[in-house]
Parts: sequence; structure tokens; C-alpha cells
Amino acid sequence: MKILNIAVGIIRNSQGEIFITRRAADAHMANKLEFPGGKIEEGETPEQAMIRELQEEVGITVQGATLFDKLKYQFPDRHITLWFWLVENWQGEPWGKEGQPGEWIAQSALNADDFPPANEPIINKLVQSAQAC
Ligand SMILES: Nc1nc2c([nH]c(=O)n2[C@@H]2O[C@H](COP(=O)(O)OP(=O)(O)OP(=O)(O)O)[C@@H](O)[C@H]2O)c(=O)[nH]1
Ligand SMILES: [Mg+2]
Repeated sequence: MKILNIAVGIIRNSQGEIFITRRAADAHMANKLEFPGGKIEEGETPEQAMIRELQEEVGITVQGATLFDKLKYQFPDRHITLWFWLVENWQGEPWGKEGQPGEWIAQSALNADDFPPANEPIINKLVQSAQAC
């Protein structure tokens, strides 16, 4: 059984859009949409891991983030804990630095079915708070 700690960034611009990437065809949760991020390494805090992953995967330098939510999820072969950071201040323009397609999607138009199942409560919370605006 794998136990993974994951930190991801919900990168939101001033138009209320979120930068989403698509997972590789050969990865766990292949072809699903995801928030950029990855495994927390030894000695890193969740925030440090998210900052490093966003630099590596989408080429931005995070300047401000707040914890949006933290949750646990069990896949048949792995138990994961996910930290979701809301990122609204950064330098650079996010792009799919590792060859993964990336796009901006309106927060209200996110669809939980497009993401790994662990993300469902987060997507619902984002969509609901966008509608409340
Ligand atoms: N990045 C990311 N991973 C997610 C999300 N939701 C979710 O369940 N996961 C799961 O969390 C794990 C993240 O691993 P990852 O593949 O991004 O890790 P990584 O960047 O360190 O990759 P690597 O193993 O190639 O170094 C995967 O099992 C993935 O399916 C999400 O929104 N973003
Ligand atoms: Mg990753």
C-alpha cells in the first residue's frame, strides 16, 4: 500500500479562472484534469512542496497562497492526503512545462467528473463559491 502526501495549487487569476492541466496518458488517473502539484518530499512543508511543484510543472513563482482545504482519500492501491492551496499571487505565466496541456477554466464551469475522485468535494466547493459571487 502506498501512502502519499500531495500538495497542489489552485491557481486563480483576477477574472476568476483557474489554471488546469491534464495528466499524462501513462500516469495514475491518466488523462484526468488536475491541479498542478505532486508529492511532498522529506523535510518539506506542504506549502514548500506546492511552491516547488508549481515552479517545476507550470513555471510560476508563487508569492502568496492560502490553504483552501486538506483531505484524505483512499484509492484501492494508495492512501493519499492532499493539501489544496489557493494561489492568487505569482510571477510568470503558467504553462505546461512538462509537455502537459494546460488551460484556464472559469471557476463556475469546473466539472468534478473531469478530475480524480478525491477532488470532488473541492470542485463542488469551488463551483458553489463561484455561483455565490
Ligand atoms: N497533481 C495532482 N494530483 C492529484 C490531484 N488529485 C489527485 O487525486 N491526485 C493524485 O495525487 C497523486 C499526485 O501525484 P503526481 O503524479 O502529481 O506526483 P508528482 O508530480 O510528484 O509526480 P512524479 O511521481 O512523476 O514525480 C497522484 O496519485 C494523483 O492521482 C490533483 O488535483 N493534482
Ligand atoms: Mg504532479
